[in-house]
Amino acid sequence: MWKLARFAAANLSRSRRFSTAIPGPCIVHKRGADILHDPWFNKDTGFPLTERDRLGLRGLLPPRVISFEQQYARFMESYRSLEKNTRGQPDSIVSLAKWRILNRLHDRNETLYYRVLIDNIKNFAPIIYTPTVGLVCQNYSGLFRRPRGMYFSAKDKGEMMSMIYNWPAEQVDMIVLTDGSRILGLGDLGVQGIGIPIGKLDMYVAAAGINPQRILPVMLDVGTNNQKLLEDPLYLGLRQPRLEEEEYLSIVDEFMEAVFTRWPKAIVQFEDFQMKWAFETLQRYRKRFCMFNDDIQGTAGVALAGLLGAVRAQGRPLADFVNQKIVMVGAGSAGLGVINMAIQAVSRMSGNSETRTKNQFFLLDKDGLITKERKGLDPSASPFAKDPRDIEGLREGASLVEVIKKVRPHVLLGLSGVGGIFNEEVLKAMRESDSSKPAIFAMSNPTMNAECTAADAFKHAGENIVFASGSPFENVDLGNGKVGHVNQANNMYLFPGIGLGTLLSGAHFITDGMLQAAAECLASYMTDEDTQNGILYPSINSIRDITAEVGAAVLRAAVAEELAEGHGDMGPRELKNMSKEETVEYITRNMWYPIYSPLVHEK
Ligand SMILES: NC(=O)C1=CN([C@@H]2O[C@H](COP(=O)(O)OP(=O)(O)OC[C@H]3O[C@@H](n4cnc5c(N)ncnc54)[C@H](O)[C@@H]3O)[C@@H](O)[C@H]2O)C=CC1
Ligand SMILES: CC(=O)C(=O)O
Ligand SMILES: [Mg+2]
Repeated sequence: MWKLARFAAANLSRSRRFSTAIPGPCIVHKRGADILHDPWFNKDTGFPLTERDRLGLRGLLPPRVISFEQQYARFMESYRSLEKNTRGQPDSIVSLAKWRILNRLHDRNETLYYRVLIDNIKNFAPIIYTPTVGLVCQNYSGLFRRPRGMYFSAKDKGEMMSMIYNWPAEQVDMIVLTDGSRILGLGDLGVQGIGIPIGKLDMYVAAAGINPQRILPVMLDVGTNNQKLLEDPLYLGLRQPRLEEEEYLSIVDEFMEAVFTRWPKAIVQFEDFQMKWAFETLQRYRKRFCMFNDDIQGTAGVALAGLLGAVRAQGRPLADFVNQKIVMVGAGSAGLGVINMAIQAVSRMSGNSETRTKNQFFLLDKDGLITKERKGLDPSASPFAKDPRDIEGLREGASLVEVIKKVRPHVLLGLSGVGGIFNEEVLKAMRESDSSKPAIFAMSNPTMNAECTAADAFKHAGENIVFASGSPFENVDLGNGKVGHVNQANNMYLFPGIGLGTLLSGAHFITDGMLQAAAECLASYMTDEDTQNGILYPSINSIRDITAEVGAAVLRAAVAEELAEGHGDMGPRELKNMSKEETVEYITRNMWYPIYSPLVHEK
């Protein structure tokens, strides 16, 4: 049952301070210039003189020692100069310049990079994550300077078990894996899709405090069907069409076996796989390995939390969710994940079977409304296809406008990857919605692929809508001092907590119960006052607090399902005996925070 016991702890946790205590020493197996060239350990001019002596660095740096705070201030100053110097230039040029300066810092000094990222997450998330990461992927082969993460290709078949030992870290906690076949709404970008695992894992460090020495972005390069890339002389991936069928699966199988042989406690997040492989691999691995699919499962939880918020925004009790009519545009991995989880929630709340519950959901894809008359319908979409007898006045393939005019939905949700399909006519049709505050979620990424802009949504659908988008937009000035609030409905609110909660529970699988707990937690995070003002998700500035709450909810669900085997010194019994607040505290305590650790050399 959905509970909205608003965490009294939420406000408390928002002011929680993250541990900035002096960290324990960090063992390093290198000396001298090798340390300066290793971003995990490098402190640049921040090495104290004693450490310079101990590590053979004396003479390799200018004599003055600069504090971490001074280094931070100096970076921020150069960032601000860059902003000033690029003012007036096209957005893409400015964004890429910002990405470059951040990436250069990352490649030099990870501690400073992550500190800058965490402290300025609202400004920097749009650079290292959506939307700029999309542009970076599109231009990756030209932007490439230093490798990040690992690359396994179709040519490595039979070698992966040994290759995995080439990664320099002894322990890896979190892996984000892509095959580059559906990068955001940008399609098949082949090997260039590596930018997405990198961006997602940066969010893991920033939001969940996963130690950056224990993350691993992975590209599984099985070829590409993107003709432009295949013809590009600078393209860095395999120049061959994508592997299919058994050949494809045997590569993924081999990778999964290799990873879990070396790091049995790692968690693998599947990201931006084209739909057929997204569902197939989830089915294939979820009961064998500790893994989840972010686009199917993470997105579903975030969207559901937003949909429940939209009910509260109307001043209605949560139980009214069972009466909301929802039009879902996009029947891919994300759209189907959302519709599936939403139907399960309605069914739980109403006590009705999922079959009865489905009546209020309308699913469209590129060919319009999906009904049982659809030829060649994908089996994953067929449970949500309408029976033509239940949709009087509508037909197979009906257009979005026709569906909206007939259904007068409470919610219009886009996960189509097609920019601008919520056009003026569609948005104006939402004015006739049966809801006092219709919800419009344009969740596709990056910004140019959003189904509509925030400004257009408020302009055409009316000022009383609640609005959310997958990539950030500025709030909209509605005149008369009124502001149209823009929410960011992005799986970044959940995946870090799903990963961290699972890791610290020691569970070997990620169950529906754990994912549901994550979604419920996010849904209950906002106050009634917030939701009634159209604010459905917390500010990204509090992402560590949210992640701690979500992580605790996931961990407690793992305990309840008797899957939690403990982590480090914390055994299953201790986890079981923890109160909710103690669990949040435990999660928070285990978040890595960037400060310079004293380095101790060991051979
Ligand atoms: N905000 C968030 O957290 C997330 C957003 N997304 C975004 O969702 C989008 C879709 O992702 P997937 O479902 O994985 O892609 P997908 O390729 O599996 O599915 C796309 C679906 O959209 C449909 N479609 C295409 N053109 C259409 C049109 N003109 N009208 C109606 N439907 C149309 C297709 O038929 C297909 O069913 C991407 O842009 C992605 O960035 C995905 C995951 C999370
Ligand atoms: C946010 C995300 O996972 C996507 O757009 O695919
Ligand atoms: Mg994704």
